[in-house]
Amino acid sequence: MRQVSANPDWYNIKLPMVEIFETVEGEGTRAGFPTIFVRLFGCNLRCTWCDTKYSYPPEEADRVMTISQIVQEVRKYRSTHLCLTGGEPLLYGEKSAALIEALIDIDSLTDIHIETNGAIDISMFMDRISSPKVRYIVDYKLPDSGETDKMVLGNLMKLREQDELKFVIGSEQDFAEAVRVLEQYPTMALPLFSPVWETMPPHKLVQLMLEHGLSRVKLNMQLHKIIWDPAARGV
Ligand SMILES: Nc1nc2[nH]cc(C(=O)O)c2c(=O)[nH]1
Ligand code: SF4
Ligand SMILES: [Mg+2]
Repeated sequence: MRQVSANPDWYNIKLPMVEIFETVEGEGTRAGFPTIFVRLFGCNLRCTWCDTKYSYPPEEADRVMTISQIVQEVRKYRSTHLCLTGGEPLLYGEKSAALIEALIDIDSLTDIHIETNGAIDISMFMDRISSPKVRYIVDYKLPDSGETDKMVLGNLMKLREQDELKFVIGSEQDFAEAVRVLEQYPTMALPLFSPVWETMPPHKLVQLMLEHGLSRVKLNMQLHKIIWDPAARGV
């Protein structure tokens, strides 16, 4: 008798989770599109202005889920965009890659974008995962974050046209550093400048962009902080 094929390898891999929810994407080129968010627990950075401190210790993961359970949960929603975020969603190496592969297999999803913090080398993921559905949004942490020394500069030249390179800008010093990084490390990705909600009024960031003639850079406002309370979770 023929053996019934077993579950795929990734079926029982477990990951610590914060939340899975559906809302509109608040950032980047897909801002405004209905999007499913999968937020993993854990981060290797501690940015001063972090707005998701509930995604790493001393907070605890909401629950541990198998990739199979995550896929089941994602399938309940109708959005075709998915944002894999955290915390740091690539923190778990092979396990993170297996999750991405399982998400790629969901036919209804047309775009899977991964919000990664710039402190993880994305080479392994890029080499292993070739689906055109997958896009990387790499944060480049500037001095105000307190984590700029952890940036993996090699990531910048690996990014492709469909990827995004996000700079969260808290001060004029951060702005100057972002401009310097873009000059020194040419990238194919779309550069996004995002103001730190508390310390950089958006009009000031726009003024700086225009003064410096940054015609390739796109202003990135966090729509979800305008639509909902900036401290709200799951939106
Ligand atoms: N609406 C909405 N858009 C987002 N884009 C990136 C987010 C994140 O937390 O990574 C986020 C988020 O938390 N909410
Ligand atoms: S990388 Fe993201 S989740 Fe981690 S500390 Fe920085 S802002 Fe917070
Ligand atoms: Mg957020």
